[in-house]
Amino acid sequence: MCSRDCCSGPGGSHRGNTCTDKKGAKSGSLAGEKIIPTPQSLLYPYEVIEEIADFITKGSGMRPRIGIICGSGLGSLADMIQDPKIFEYEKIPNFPVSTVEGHAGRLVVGTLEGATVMAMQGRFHFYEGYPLAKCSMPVRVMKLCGVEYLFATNAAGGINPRFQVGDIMLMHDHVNMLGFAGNSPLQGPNDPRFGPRFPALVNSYNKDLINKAIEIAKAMGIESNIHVGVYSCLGGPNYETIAELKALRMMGVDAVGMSTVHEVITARHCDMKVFAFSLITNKCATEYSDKKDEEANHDEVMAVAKNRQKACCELVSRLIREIHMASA
Ligand SMILES: O=P(O)(O)O[C@H]1O[C@H](CO)[C@@H](O)[C@H]1O
Ligand code: HPA
Repeated sequence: MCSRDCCSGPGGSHRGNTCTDKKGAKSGSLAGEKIIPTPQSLLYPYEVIEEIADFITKGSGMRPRIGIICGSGLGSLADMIQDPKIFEYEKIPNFPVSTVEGHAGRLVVGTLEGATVMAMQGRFHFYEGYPLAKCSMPVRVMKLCGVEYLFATNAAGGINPRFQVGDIMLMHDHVNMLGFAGNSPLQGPNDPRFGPRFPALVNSYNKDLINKAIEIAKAMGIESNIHVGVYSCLGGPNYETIAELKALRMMGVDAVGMSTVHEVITARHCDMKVFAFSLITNKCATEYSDKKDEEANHDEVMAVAKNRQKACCELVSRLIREIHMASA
């Protein structure tokens, strides 16, 4: 495994003086001390994304319209897909592999409520060692497959004291902490075939879809478990300190996680409509305490996601049905 920027993390390796990714593509040299960094946006040029998209559309015989990214423990969203064509990440050319528990590592293409969809059952996180451009590369693959709508889901810690474990927060905005630190999936030369050099991110989260989701939640009788709020992505993999959580709360953040924001940035850059929600899997303590049960842990995150998967699945499938009916 390569831990350096030259071959972009897990899956890459060094053979002799040469740095090689898992498909054998040479992407840098270890000769002498000179390592030329690859700007993030050049890791996956348009043509490579196009090749991956062709592999998916030809292999599935479909051009999906809606893309779904399953959050930790929310892989069952992809299990709803009918007549699924399944692509293991390892078998997709130039695709990274999933390394986190609760992220199966496969792309599922098929239909859901009549709409053509593709779902990532397993996403890529920055803390796995992948640069952000690689984490969100599949969003561009979705775009070139024909996807117009991105549904991004995640497990998150609730910072807003009104949030309870098991609640769902519809994202209407985000605070990009990795961006504050100068990291972006769009870093490096811009390819205008994807989108503009300086994309605007106000109104990134589609208001119509948020309103429809609220109506659906009412019809499901779960409106008291639904909130609209602000998500923030930190780099992880450690959970946050109390001081960090206090600071995030003061900044207006309602829920915190380690994903989604770079995917949304990539989706908005290529003009996809975005719907995203956080399943609140734990309440974040914002006061100092010795209580062990107030510490976040991934087992709890997974257990809560499993418990609430039915509600999440229903919300997603009903919303997809509305999108499909509106365009039928
Ligand atoms: O954001 P998703 O992938 O749902 O996962 C969340 O859960 C993990 C921590 O328990 C982190 O990866 C965090 O980002
Ligand atoms: N913090 C960061 N990421 C998370 C959390 C959390 O409390 N819960 C689930 N993912």
